[in-house]
Amino acid sequence: MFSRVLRPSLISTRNFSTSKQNNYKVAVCGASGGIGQPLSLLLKINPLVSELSLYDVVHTPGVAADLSHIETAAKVTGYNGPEHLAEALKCADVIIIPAGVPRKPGMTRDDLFNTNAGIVKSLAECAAEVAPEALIGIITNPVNSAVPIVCEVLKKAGKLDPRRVFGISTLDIVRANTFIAQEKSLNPKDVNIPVIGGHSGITIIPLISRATPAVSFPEDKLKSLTTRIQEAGTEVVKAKAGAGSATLSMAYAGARFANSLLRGLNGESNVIEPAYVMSDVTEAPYFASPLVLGKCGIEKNLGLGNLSDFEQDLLKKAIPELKKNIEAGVKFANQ
Ligand SMILES: NC(=O)C1=CN([C@@H]2O[C@H](COP(=O)(O)OP(=O)(O)OC[C@H]3O[C@@H](n4cnc5c(N)ncnc54)[C@H](O)[C@@H]3O)[C@@H](O)[C@H]2O)C=CC1
Ligand SMILES: O=C([O-])CC(=O)C(=O)O
Repeated sequence: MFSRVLRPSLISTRNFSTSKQNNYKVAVCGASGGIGQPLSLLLKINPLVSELSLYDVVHTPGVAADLSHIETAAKVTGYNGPEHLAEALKCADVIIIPAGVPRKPGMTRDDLFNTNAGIVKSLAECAAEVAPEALIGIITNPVNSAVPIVCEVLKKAGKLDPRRVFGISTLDIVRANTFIAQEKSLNPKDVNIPVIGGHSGITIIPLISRATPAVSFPEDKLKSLTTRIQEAGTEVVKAKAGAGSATLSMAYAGARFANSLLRGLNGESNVIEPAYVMSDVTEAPYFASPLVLGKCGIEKNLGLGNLSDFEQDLLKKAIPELKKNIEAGVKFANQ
């Protein structure tokens, strides 16, 4: 778990000595935003990062200057505007994308498609050219469509390696762990709930039957907890009342996921993290499931595993919605 890995490194950042291995360039696209800034902060204190490249269309020099004063090894550079994008992404090992507009109350994630699809497409076009080996993690919504857009762009450029493109659904797992821990009076760091499917509403499928430690709930409680996990993003959008969506918890989740990618790149074995990827485990061509991460990204897709009847039913409802979201992304990328 990220928490278990990050905490000791937070303590030891000053004593960290750069070895040849712990030497990765991470680029953040959308680095000046609500997610981008705290995410960049967490990456700056990650000892696996030697170079932090911050790209946005506004404010990047200031964010980079601010972060660069932190006493950790990662060298921080800010790149402002599309004319500097190629330089920002060049030879990146990992690219994390939280660029794009967030929801306001009353909007669905799909309502962001018209604005965000083009942003993600142009970032992917540049990544295909200057960082074809990078592991790309997409935070931008709608994630269910944004990942197919990036894959289609890479495919057109002849650069697609499906092991290297991820929709970051980690926040769904983080929330599931937190909510279940609260219900059972457990420490959230000891709880792990796999979440599969996609990243919006009914496509989010928490596998509470596979919780560690094992937990059980009466049927009505199981249903209400599942709905709360599926609608947790909307809970934050409503609470922020027009000021955007989850940023701080997403920065945590994004940093946890980036750290897992880096641990895999760094040769650590048994790094397992669910994400939304190109997939053949269901009839939807993209699907989130637990993955073993390694030096080339996905080493193994662990698939669905056993589902309870309740979870089978959730899966049945999610697939048509996922397919629709995926088709929209594929169509956009190819038009
Ligand atoms: N995957 C997930 O679980 C979550 C995804 N999100 C999504 O993350 C995205 C970002 O959210 P926030 O940070 O709150 O938004 P924000 O508006 O605070 O920040 C977005 C940043 O993207 C930048 N940007 C816009 N166009 C760009 C371009 N062409 N190139 C580079 N940067 C560009 C903006 O200048 C801004 O700094 C939204 O689409 C939101 O829905 C949010 C929470 C969770
Ligand atoms: O709900 C939103 O718009 C942002 C998001 O994806 C989340 O918080 O899960």
